Amino acid sequence: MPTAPEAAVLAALDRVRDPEILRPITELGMVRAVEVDADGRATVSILLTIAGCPAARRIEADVLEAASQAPGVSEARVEVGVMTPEERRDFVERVRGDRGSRPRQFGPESLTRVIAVTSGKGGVGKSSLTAGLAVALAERGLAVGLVDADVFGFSIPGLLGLSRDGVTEQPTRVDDMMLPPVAHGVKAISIGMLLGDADPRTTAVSWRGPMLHRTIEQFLRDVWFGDLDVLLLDLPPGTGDVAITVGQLLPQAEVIVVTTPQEAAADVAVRSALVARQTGQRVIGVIENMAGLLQPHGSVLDLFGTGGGALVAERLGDAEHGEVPLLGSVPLSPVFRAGGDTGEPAVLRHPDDPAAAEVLRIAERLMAGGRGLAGRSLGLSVR
Ligand SMILES: Nc1ncnc2c1ncn2[C@@H]1O[C@H](COP(=O)(O)OP(=O)(O)OP(=O)(O)O)[C@@H](O)[C@H]1O
Repeated sequence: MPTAPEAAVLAALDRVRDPEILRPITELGMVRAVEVDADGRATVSILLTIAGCPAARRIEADVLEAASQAPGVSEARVEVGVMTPEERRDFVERVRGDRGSRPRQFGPESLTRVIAVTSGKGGVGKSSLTAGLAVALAERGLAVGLVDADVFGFSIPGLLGLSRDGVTEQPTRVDDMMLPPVAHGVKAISIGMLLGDADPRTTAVSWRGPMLHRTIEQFLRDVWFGDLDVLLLDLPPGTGDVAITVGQLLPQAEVIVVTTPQEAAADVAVRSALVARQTGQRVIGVIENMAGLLQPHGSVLDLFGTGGGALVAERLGDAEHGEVPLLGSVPLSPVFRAGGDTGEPAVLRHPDDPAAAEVLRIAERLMAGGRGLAGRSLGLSVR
């Protein structure tokens, strides 16, 4: 039987969450023992999945803080050990449930809303918007995952601050399970995290279709996201292999099309939406990016023209599929761009910036209008 101070420490540890799994460490079998001596000196032994796991320091610091503040504790010490193979198997089972009985992640029975973001042309800001929307939704309390399916042009790690100076955070591997790094509340996975020690700034991925297919499949199967409200996918531009793979693996996915205001970009954007439709996905809206840049003296410079977003929305709406709304028009903004460069998304740091504000508005709109989100326990996921 634990003494009263030991029970108090255990209760405090219930509030320490694994930063990758976002569940209490006490639930995950990560607390081996808690002892508090007669003078109130606490010793907490914790178990990590692997030695030097990326989250180790954070867990240790959080445990120390929680134990130190428990009633009846005068000082605290943390001992860190590593799980045995059996303990690790038990851990994996606790995290994702029994393999035989667990439903396929994001399968038809999953309650997670899946939104794929696509574009016709490259460089229209699809990845910047996807990252911004993911962070905005997470900030509003949703459990959000982000798959960077743009295998050749991966940029999500940089946009979320998970890649700095050529070093990219990697998922923690526990047996055959990968735990995605978390940034700004978003669980993210990208091919850029699986290049080992290679510098993503100078490493190119040149794979053929089957390899791309397997990679996306692996992201959806082996990367453990836990219960998500929303999974966003940043698709490569165009109508290639990955778009078709995503259509096959996630037929329930909803699709958002990103375009610039330029007519030439709009034509290609329509084509990528039509491919999504052919694979059974539903196009839920269009976002126009790189719209008019507000000048210091108050006028607006329409660098890429106007009207592309509305044009794409109009062309995609028809009697069979109904109206496809223009979800928003995000202006060009140096602040928004800089937030992506530094990995500090403008939606968090500069929510009043016109581009960030529009992305936040679009996120609200997505939360309000979602097919799958209606009637669900939104915002209740503990983060
Ligand atoms: N609203 C905006 N204002 C200013 N710069 C922007 C805006 N949106 C995106 N950018 C910048 O434009 C460039 C391209 O954006 P991004 O990489 O997000 O595009 P993309 O469509 O995902 O490209 P690709 O699919 O080809 O990788 C980046 O440098 C980004 O910072």
